Amino acid sequence: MWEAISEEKPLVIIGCGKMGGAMARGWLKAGLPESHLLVVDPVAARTGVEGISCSCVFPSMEELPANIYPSVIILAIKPQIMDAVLPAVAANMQGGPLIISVAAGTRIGYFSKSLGRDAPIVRVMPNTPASIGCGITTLVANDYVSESQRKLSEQLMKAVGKTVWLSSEDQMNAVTALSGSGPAYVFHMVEAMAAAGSAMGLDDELAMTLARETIAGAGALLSHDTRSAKILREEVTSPKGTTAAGLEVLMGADTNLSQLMRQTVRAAKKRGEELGS
Ligand SMILES: NC(=O)C1=CN([C@@H]2O[C@H](COP(=O)(O)OP(=O)(O)OC[C@H]3O[C@@H](n4cnc5c(N)ncnc54)[C@H](OP(=O)(O)O)[C@@H]3O)[C@@H](O)[C@H]2O)C=CC1
Ligand SMILES: O=C(O)[C@@H]1CCC=N1
Repeated sequence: MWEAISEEKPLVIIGCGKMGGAMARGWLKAGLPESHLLVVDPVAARTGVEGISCSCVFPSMEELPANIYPSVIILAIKPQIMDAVLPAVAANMQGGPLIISVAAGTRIGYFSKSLGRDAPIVRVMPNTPASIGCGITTLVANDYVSESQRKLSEQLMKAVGKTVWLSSEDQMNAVTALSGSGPAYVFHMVEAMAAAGSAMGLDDELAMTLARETIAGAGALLSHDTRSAKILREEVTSPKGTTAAGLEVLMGADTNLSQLMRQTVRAAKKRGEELGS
């Protein structure tokens, strides 16, 4: 899969924070030679970035080595600074790189305006479990992405987890609100369960260990057992037992997690729409 990427035609990641860093580490783990990866990030260039050698980190596009023609440019910066960064990307389009954006909200049409109407652009929405090869990424491409570039973008994202092509870019804000932001909802569930355990008299450390391992174990079971989440839930729930009593609250008619989750995902989707307007 890495044939399209070389020292002369590297993969360039712009922005190596939480998501860019997660993908970079995932690709290195999946076999991308470090000499084929260039990272542009002013802070990472000063402070270093976990798991990535400092020799491939540069503070700006202007300081990238001469005579390289990126095969892929990954935009992993905040949507809010895209305007400031795109002119330097536009100046590095010789060689016709594939542009892959992970930015929430930001539409393909916005990139085409700065990078050229016929620039090949794939918009993706990964999530941070990509750093251990367990992400899920949705993808959508514009008409200027060639078949081989489409394959390459899918292979890149498959190297860090599962992939799903969307039929329309209009689905992207809902996807972002569900699977892009989703890991944070689950991590908050760990916090909430641990706090509940502490409130029931367990010491904080024990409560956190139990909450964390319960969510991790349930996640691992979900990925190994193909039965539905409903069946896995029912297997825990003994008739008239403790789980049934707990779920009466969590799935109650008035206050329930489904309702709260709908509000949560709706708010995240709305924010995606705002970021793209
Ligand atoms: N975090 C997540 O789980 C996910 C994030 N995304 C998307 O990924 C993108 C990045 O988000 P995230 O990783 O969370 O944010 P981070 O702030 O962690 O990462 C962005 C990085 O870009 C750096 N940066 C700032 N200015 C420049 C510049 N001019 N050139 C290059 N790098 C620069 C930042 O440095 P500094 O810290 O100094 O600003 C930071 O290291 C966003 O568009 C977001 O929507 C998508 C899916 C999931
Ligand atoms: O919070 C955000 O805006 C980004 C996009 C999805 C996850 N993190």
